[in-house]
Amino acid sequence: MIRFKNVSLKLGNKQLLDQFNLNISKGDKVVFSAPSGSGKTSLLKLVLGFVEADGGKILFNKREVMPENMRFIRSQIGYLSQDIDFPNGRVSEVFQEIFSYTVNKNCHYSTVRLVEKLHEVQLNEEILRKNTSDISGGERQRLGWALILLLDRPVWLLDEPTSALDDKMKQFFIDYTVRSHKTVICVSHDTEWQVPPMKVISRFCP
Ligand SMILES: Nc1ncnc2c1ncn2[C@@H]1O[C@H](COP(=O)(O)OP(=O)(O)OP(=O)(O)O)[C@@H](O)[C@H]1O
Repeated sequence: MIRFKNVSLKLGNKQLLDQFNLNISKGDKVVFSAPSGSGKTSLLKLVLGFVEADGGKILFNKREVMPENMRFIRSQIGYLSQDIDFPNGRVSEVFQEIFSYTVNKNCHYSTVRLVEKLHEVQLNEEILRKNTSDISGGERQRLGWALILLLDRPVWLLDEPTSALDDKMKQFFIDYTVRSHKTVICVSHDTEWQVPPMKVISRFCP
């Protein structure tokens, strides 16, 4: 489903990847736990087309990651970034807007479904009236989870998705993810993610 084929990447003067190979099949779950600065976030950004490789190929469902395929590829991915950056505005309006995009039209979004998900991630619906700039880091992360649960896309790219959560919430999302049918690449230093069926990758360079 996602294939890195001899991928090389240099950022600044740092060679992060040198002929890197990895094959992720449908339903596979991978956790990148390599040291800080080794290129974990950059690997996710390569799949999303936010960063361009210096060599090699990245294939997503047999389509190469390149500008003409990005619309399709991104429509298949639920991305939870390290610093979830919601547009400015009331939470209810921001969600309304996200689900008005054509790409999300088949999500059957409604406020009732949003409130259900908010309860699932232990957020009170009062958050809907808050401005996205006024919510805490933990609330932001849980809102990010609510969003990718509602989007229900087949592939999840999760960048430190539990860094701002308490132990109980962290375990809830880990259990949810490992039991899901999603194809998952998770970047996390939390060792709790290193449980079957998550495949742990702790280095990218030989
Ligand atoms: N646009 C850029 N230009 C130059 N260097 C960059 C750029 N983006 C990232 N880097 C550098 O590339 C290296 C890898 O960054 P990346 O964020 O992928 O690492 P990481 O493994 O996810 O780190 P962490 O665990 O600390 O989040 C870092 O040294 C970073 O400073």
